[in-house]
Amino acid sequence: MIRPVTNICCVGAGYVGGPTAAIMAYQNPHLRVTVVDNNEQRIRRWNSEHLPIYEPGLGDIVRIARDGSRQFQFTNKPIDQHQQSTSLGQNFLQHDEQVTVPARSPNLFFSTQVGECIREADIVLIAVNTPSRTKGVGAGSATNMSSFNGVARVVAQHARPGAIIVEKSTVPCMTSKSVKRILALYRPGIHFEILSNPEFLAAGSAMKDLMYPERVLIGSELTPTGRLASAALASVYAAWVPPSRIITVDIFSSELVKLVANSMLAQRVSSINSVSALCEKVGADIDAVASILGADSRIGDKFLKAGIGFGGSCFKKDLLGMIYLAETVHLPEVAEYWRQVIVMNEFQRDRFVRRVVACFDNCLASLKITLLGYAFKANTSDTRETPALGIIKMLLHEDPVEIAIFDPCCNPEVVKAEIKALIQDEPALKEDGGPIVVYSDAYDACAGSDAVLITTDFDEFRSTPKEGEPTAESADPRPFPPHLHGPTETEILSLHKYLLSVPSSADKIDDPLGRYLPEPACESNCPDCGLIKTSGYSTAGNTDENRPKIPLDWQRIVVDMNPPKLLFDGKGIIDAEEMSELGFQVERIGH
Ligand SMILES: NC(=O)c1ccc[n+]([C@@H]2O[C@H](COP(=O)([O-])OP(=O)(O)OC[C@H]3O[C@@H](n4cnc5c(N)ncnc54)[C@H](O)[C@@H]3O)[C@@H](O)[C@H]2O)c1
Ligand SMILES: O=c1ccn([C@@H]2O[C@H](COP(=O)(O)OP(=O)(O)O[C@H]3O[C@H](CO)[C@@H](O)[C@H](O)[C@H]3O)[C@@H](O)[C@H]2O)c(=O)[nH]1
Repeated sequence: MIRPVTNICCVGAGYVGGPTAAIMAYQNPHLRVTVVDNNEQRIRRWNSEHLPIYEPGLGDIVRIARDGSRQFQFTNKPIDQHQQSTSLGQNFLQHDEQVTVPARSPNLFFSTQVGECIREADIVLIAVNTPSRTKGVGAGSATNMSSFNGVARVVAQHARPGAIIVEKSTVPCMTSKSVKRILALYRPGIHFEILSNPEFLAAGSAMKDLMYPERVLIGSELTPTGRLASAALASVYAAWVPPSRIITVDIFSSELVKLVANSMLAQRVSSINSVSALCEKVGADIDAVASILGADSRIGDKFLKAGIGFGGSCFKKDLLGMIYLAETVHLPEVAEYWRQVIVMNEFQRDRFVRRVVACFDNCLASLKITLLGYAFKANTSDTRETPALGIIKMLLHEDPVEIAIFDPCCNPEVVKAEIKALIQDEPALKEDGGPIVVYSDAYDACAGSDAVLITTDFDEFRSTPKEGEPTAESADPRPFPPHLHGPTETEILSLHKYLLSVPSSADKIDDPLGRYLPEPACESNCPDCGLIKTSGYSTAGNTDENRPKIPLDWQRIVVDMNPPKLLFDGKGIIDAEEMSELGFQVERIGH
């Protein structure tokens, strides 16, 4: 029997578990949502003002769902109309234009009490890490399921009969079969429904992806109880996702499609990167080629940006998961096909470094090379599988006198610790006798440099501001249509975002609607407060998302560089002509 959903437990408080649970709680104030993790430090951070990960918009959601909110009022009239009516000296506001939103209680909790919270849940989401195996059977390609299976065993021991168990992590196809086996082993005779509900959010846009998903996928057994379980999970999403975007399917298809989606996205990046190599040989222009390709609606214009190759925690491991699956079901040609996507990715990154080295007649000795960007993509401090690290490793072999790194989002201390942990076969950091210096200022990082390499597509590095697509924030979302229960949480959030972007509400800084309650206070010896005091950064990086993104002053950079003042754009974000006029020798991928 499937119970009505009142309590959700999400195991894994990482990049997926934290934001997903936060949105579920935010959009369903009547549900109790608890995120559990065995990493005490992570949970302490989620319960404080120092969130462990940086995602634009995450703080706004956590503050309401975790801390609750005050009752507040707003005028259901766009600012222009409101201003017009008051400037005419008349108050045109009608009674029904004043909207009162009642206070809400906290319904998002973070805890280390894994078993206890699982026991109370109607739905248990498993959102733990599933990296590639580094040893044992399938090392190098199979998925390391130790965390996932470990949690499945804990769930099996504690879940209440009838609880719905959801694979939120990206898992190999047919994992639901082994979860079933684990459940049967620990709780023989008790029926649990297992669902697959893969996550498609991308780093840097996670909150937008979760708020406005293109699709929510739910895989279940196609039995009556399987369908009931699927409907129960769908009811949680239905609080904010239109029904047409909630897709239900059989469970193996759902598990497989997540791997295929990432593999196909990665394949597109490798395809355009292979074309960029051709462009460089024949003298064609990759930007023109990509834009013409993108104008064909059958091809589409997304994911056609050539660069230094894809990074991030998902693409490579999910491709490897596809490859391993194909090998285990004896389809070596299929495995080889997908393996080429990874081969091309590595070729592209290596090619980039070789071209830098060639610009200096194959000798970097006595030179200073600067990398702008360490995170694997813009708007994140996530550095997992970042292409920058592979570039640094290759540059180390060329013995430059300094490899300088600057990233506008990552905490320099965290970058240093990571480099120390990941590069062990030779001295890397300056303090260990190596050439790497991590800076907290872009101009210091570039001063006296012979070559500046753009390795992450941060807006701050663009020579001309990115053409803004109209965002949800750029227009006043009011008036909201009348709803029986007042404005929806999505509407309130869009108003909050809009008001943040309006200069007149700047005095209210992060809370233009006046709905926030105080955040939990830190202990006097809070290590994260200490880190901010000493370095200006939190562990999750430069997390003040409302800080203005000040574009780099490239003129200031060029005067402080050594000839040939090489600027190598690895992400296709600068205007080459403009930069050449400033005095840079410009090199670009695909040109
Ligand atoms: N990061 C992304 O952008 C993204 C997007 C879509 C899907 N995914 C998938 O989601 C899953 C989670 O990824 P992530 O990036 O959130 O990982 P993560 O490493 O950020 O978080 C995983 C969390 O699980 C916790 N954990 C591990 N074992 C545990 C256990 N036995 N008990 C309790 N907690 C445990 C860890 O402490 C960690 O906090 C992966 O399968 C990944 O492939 C990730
Ligand atoms: O045209 C492009 C697009 C992307 N990239 C690179 O590809 C990588 C991945 O980018 P992106 O997909 O935007 O970020 P991820 O956070 O890795 O998100 C992917 O991986 C997640 C984890 O599974 C999925 O949920 C998302 O749907 C999927 O987009 C980054 O290094 C990008 O710089 C390019 O080089 N060119």
